[in-house]
Amino acid sequence: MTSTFEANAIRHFQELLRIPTISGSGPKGAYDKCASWLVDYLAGVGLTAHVFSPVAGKPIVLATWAGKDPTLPGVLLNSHYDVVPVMAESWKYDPFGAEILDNGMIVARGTQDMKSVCIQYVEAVRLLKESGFVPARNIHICFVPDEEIGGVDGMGEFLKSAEYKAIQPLAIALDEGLANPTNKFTVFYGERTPWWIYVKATGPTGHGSRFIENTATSKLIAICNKALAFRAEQEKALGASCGCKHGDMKKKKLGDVTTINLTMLKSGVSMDGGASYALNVIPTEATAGFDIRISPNTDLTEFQNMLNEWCEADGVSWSYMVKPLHEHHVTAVDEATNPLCHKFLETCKELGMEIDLDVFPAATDSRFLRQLGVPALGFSPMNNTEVLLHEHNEMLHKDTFVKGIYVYRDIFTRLLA
Ligand SMILES: CSCC[C@H](NC=O)C(=O)O
Ligand SMILES: [Zn+2]
Ligand SMILES: [Zn+2]
Repeated sequence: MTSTFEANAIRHFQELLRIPTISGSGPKGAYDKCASWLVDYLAGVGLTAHVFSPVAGKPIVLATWAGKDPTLPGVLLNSHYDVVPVMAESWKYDPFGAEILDNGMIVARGTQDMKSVCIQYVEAVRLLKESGFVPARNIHICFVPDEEIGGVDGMGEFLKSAEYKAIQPLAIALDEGLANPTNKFTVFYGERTPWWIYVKATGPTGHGSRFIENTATSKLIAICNKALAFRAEQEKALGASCGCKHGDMKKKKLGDVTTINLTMLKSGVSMDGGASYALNVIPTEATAGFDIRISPNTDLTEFQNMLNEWCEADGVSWSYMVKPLHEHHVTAVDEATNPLCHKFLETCKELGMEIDLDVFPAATDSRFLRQLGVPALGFSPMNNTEVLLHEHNEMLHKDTFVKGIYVYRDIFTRLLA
């Protein structure tokens, strides 16, 4: 039986899902609409939100629930409110309709990534407030845009703001995680470092019927082949024993290996305004783009040296598409270093939740926080749930969504007492 509280929480979730906050600024002012919806929503639980836009049209929403001792390091509950685009023709349902299917699934872009968490934080606070609970320390709830396109104008700007300075110091930040298809929940203590790079090769032109030496495309293909060989090696390592003290019990997961994927290839001498190519002319330039995710187990300088070696031929160079991080930043979860992170995991255990402690395979806003030394854990309370983020027909069961609220409530009750 769904209680009134649960029905209202689901309704709020649907309302948020119906705002099409596709990254960038969203269609037709969706970001602004979302920010004002969040302000009203937070007001409904007695929290006064502050909205500020370091970059025009990209509002950040921040609210604080004052703790008993505001001088103690605070807690940041972060979520991004933007979502990735949809290919609507491939969806069986309206991606921004938030329809509830007969089997209880709520379907919409953002159900898993991560509007569920946006609502679950606030509903957990609602329950705690209604029960008379007052947290020991300040709890800051923050909603940021643009995570899906790198976070520079969202979390990046937030961390430079006076508003962020005003909430220092922080004992722990929580941000998104991933669904776990088993009965376990996953907590992420780090993530792979993303490097997006272009490799550009140049070479001579000539007639397409001859054996021209050192062409741009042949040089580029040689590098692509090296990248594919490296990729195959890493894929082989995936699922192998990680060689640690856990022996075969702990197999390498995606976060423990490095992936490199060729996601762009460009060359050719175009004609007719780009409609076709002169296939009998050797192009003088060829470019490839790679999405690389470097595991904390891989040394970044060594990796960079490998890229330099791959690209040592004349006329070949590589560059970053986005300014990268040159150091891995992971959050220690031992009691001495980060007591609240340790307590978070202990609390989960006490609540009977089985936890996988992993490295997040992609990138989240947590990397910016960790870079500044803020202990951050990635956690989205969705177990027994297929991972559907960024996919067509992204969905989440309404019962899983509601259970997640109680999971946060129970964790916060113990963590923040
Ligand atoms: C390099 S920033 C990209 C951020 C994005 N985050 C979630 O999917 C990702 O591709 O991992
Ligand atoms: Zn996300
Ligand atoms: Zn995402």
